[in-house]
Amino acid sequence: MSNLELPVVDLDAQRAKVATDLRVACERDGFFYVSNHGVSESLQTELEVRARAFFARPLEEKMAIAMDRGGRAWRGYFPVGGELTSGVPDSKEGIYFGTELALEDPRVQACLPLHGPNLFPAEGGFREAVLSYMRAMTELGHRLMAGIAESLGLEAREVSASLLRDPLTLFRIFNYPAEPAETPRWGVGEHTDYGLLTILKQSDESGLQVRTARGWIEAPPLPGTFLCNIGDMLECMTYGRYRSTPHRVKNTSARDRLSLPFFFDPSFDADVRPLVPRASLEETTRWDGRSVFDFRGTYGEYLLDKVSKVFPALATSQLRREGAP
Ligand SMILES: O=C(O)CCC(=O)C(=O)O
Ligand SMILES: [Fe+2]
Repeated sequence: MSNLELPVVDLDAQRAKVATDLRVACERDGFFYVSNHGVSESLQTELEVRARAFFARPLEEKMAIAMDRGGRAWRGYFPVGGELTSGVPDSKEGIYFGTELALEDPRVQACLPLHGPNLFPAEGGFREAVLSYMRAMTELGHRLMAGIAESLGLEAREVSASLLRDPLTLFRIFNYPAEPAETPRWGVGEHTDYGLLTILKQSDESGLQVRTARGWIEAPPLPGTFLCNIGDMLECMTYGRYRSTPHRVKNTSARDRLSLPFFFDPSFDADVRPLVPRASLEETTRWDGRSVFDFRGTYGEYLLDKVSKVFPALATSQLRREGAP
């Protein structure tokens, strides 16, 4: 494996250059860094400091906001081993956040899964930091998708109208405990992301690995940037021109590794379909043996199917639409 094989896209460059750089990056590995993204460094540091303090607390305290208290909004804390990204327990703990919706919101009243209020750590300031970060990242998500639309020769308006009327935004903070290199466990097993774009902040500890046509490479943190990758819905929307790239995590550093992925996804009710002609690329077998082109339906349907597999115990009890919010 070698370092820094992935490109950096400067978002302050001329619009046409940004679009070209995005196209090259998306066609090649589907993973790229972005610089000059405009998201406050001090806000990122604040979140990291607060998150490290939260994860250092005793388990009983963290379980005060456990996911099974979040109901079908799918929010809150899960302990190490609580998530099964690729069928086996991940060696990580984390907190799930999403768009903050009041119980009176019509979507919450309609018992829509994954919609509702967050469960924030009690410590003052956590809530405000998470919500400001999500606002900044949502803006960045729209900006990147406008560049990606241009990179495909599409109007940004067309992509917005089709997929981004009310983007589903999910934000997670993960802590991967330091583990010996020889451990057979993965922080996260090999998988692809489900939505459009994932925009990731990592702490100083490396651990993320990306499967490229040239083999597995590392995607270490690069100061002042975020790491972006393509999700299944962008692959579907581009008819395979841009592919969702498999990746996995193993923290082999001596310190706990924090990662803060922000998922910028289609609207829950978006009918996801290709917006460009079929790519000439041969369709290759994906890591999970499925093709995203087989899927037709709303993004919400796709996501719920995936989520029920990574949290099987919660899925049966909480993903039903019936009942009070
Ligand atoms: O922790 C990371 O660096 C990546 C996490 C990840 O792949 C995911 O949450 O989908
Ligand atoms: Fe991922």
